[in-house]
Amino acid sequence: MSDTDQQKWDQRYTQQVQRETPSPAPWLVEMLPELPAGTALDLACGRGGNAIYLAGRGYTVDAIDISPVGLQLAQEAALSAGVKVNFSCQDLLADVQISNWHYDLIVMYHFMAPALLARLHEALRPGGVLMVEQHMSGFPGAAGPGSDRFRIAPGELAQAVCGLEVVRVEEGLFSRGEAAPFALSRLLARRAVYRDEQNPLGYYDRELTKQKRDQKEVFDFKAGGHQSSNPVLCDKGFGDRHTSAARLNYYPAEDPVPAAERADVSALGDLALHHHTDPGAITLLLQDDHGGLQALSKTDGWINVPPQPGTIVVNVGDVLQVWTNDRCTAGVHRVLSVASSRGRYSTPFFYQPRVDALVEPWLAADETPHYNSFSWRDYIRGRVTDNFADYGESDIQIDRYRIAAEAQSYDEAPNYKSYTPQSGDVFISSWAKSGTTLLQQMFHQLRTGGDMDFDDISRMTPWEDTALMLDFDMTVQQVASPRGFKSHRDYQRLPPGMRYIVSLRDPKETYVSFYRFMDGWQIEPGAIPMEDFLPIWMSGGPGGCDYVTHLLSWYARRNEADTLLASYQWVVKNRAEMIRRMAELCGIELTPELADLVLHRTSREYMVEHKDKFDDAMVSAALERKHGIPADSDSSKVQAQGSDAKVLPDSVAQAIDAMWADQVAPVTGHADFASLARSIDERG
Ligand SMILES: O=C(O)CCC(=O)C(=O)O
Ligand SMILES: [Fe+2]
Repeated sequence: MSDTDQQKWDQRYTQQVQRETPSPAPWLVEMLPELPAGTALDLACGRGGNAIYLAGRGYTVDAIDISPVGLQLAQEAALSAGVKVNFSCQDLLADVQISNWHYDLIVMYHFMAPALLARLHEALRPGGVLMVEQHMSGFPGAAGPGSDRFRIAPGELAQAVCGLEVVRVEEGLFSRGEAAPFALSRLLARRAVYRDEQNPLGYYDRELTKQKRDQKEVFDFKAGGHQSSNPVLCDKGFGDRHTSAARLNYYPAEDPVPAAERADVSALGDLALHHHTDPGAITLLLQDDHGGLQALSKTDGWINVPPQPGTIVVNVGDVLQVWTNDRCTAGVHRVLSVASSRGRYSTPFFYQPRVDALVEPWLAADETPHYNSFSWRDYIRGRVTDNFADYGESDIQIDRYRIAAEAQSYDEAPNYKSYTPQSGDVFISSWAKSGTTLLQQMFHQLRTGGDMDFDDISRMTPWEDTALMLDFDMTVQQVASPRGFKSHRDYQRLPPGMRYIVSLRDPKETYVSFYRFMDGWQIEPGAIPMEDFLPIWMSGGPGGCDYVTHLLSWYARRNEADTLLASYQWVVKNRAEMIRRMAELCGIELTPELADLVLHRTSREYMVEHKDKFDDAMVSAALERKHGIPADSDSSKVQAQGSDAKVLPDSVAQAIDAMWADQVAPVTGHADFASLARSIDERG
């Protein structure tokens, strides 16, 4: 610059003999209702039209320009308009200090300063807005500066701002009644409202639940005060001073944290939202049609809570558990990671006490309290700070206040350790009732050369999605390598870069098989008729997902070298070939003796003979221990009865056909499972 810039502008202002009040930019006037109130900064304010206008609308305004003459005129105009603007003379093209700038609104009109523009996000408060208008190139004959040096190219403005969310861009010719229209590029961009320890409401994309980073973005805001005429509830806090909050959850299919920032944050966890209970009294939850919400059932492990139009999910939270002295138990829930590119949305409303509420059980006359009283402020503060940082200990949980060491659910799983990936790990990840057990046995026999010294095949090839319930250490050293794990998950929810073995089965057969498996075991015999089993089938068992999500995720990987995919039917008929392919995938040398041994030990007869080892013995024992479900009921994976799809009720068969036609056929081009299976199995 700059003396020359200054001289240029001084001269221009001196020569102008404009005496009328400088006017605000039309776009500023038009957009004002949508702009945040508070403090404003007008950069390169000139004769102060925008600054004076904003001051007249209640803003506290600072305005900067390089020209003392312009500022003098602006000051006079402000005086005659009866408003106060804090004008200052600075060269904005020099290295301006902006570290102490905190504005709700920054406007910058017709001033080219790319370096400053890229830094302005730092000068905005969370939620603050930047409004920029510049002359645009590419429209010869447009009014305004003759040289393109003072014009920005179309599309460039949105690129020039950093760290802000672009809310609106308008580009084109704008007429102000002059002979020639102006070519303008306009932009509104907002600084995200970030949550932090001091300000726990607002936007956040790096929340840690259970010390793992969730695959979601949240936006929390405080619910307004509300009146309740119920004196008890008012006293408990649901008056004006409640801390209830609404939350907007967005679960993208991708990591929500921008790639450039990931080095500084915890690694992404394997779930959209890890298991937790809500801390408050109750939660009212709206979800979109995506699905993925799961609740921990005392008897069935993780069950799906599928979205149903027009319904609200109600969660019991920790506070209600304490108030009712355990008559109501807070619901443990989680959200599976999201496969669809449009993501998933949900909106919980957390109904929470007054900030200074003392939380304690409400007792009947002869009742003893299960909890010590505690302050809601401390409890919620603990939960909130826990969401920002991994303190290396379990998230603050209500059991901390429990009086007796009453055995309570999953939090008392002292041995449980979650799976940690190691390169070379093998996942056997068929959908429920689609051949997982057979493949586990095949794999284990191959890698050990015939070890049968185990009580449960899933102790040898452990299953993360039951490990918490079983109090199982997933990191425990396995008897042979490679390490192998069971799962029913889709590919997206397994760690990448591993090896995967998946058998696919006709959905109708899985339905019948799944039903027979549960009926008489976790479900009392006949308690749920086969036609009502659809929601349970849809859950795909612990850690599972719906059939289609699983099928499509693995079908998409049919040509990947790290994935061994076959139909269950083909595996059963071609065990020798499957053993060969599995050995190859796992890097196991297959001698003829080993091939024979594994063939023998994966035969139906052999597995029926050793059926106790393939019977979910660990899950049975845990269910009996915790919930009194008799362990000796028949859960056998090696079922005596077949899984004849013909016994399916018509309504279920139709529902499955419709699902295939709607969701699978359009993606795969296969009209039915048989055709899809042939295409996979014939590839050899
Ligand atoms: O997204 C959901 O369905 C559940 C959200 C939830 O549990 C939470 O935000 O606490
Ligand atoms: Fe929740």
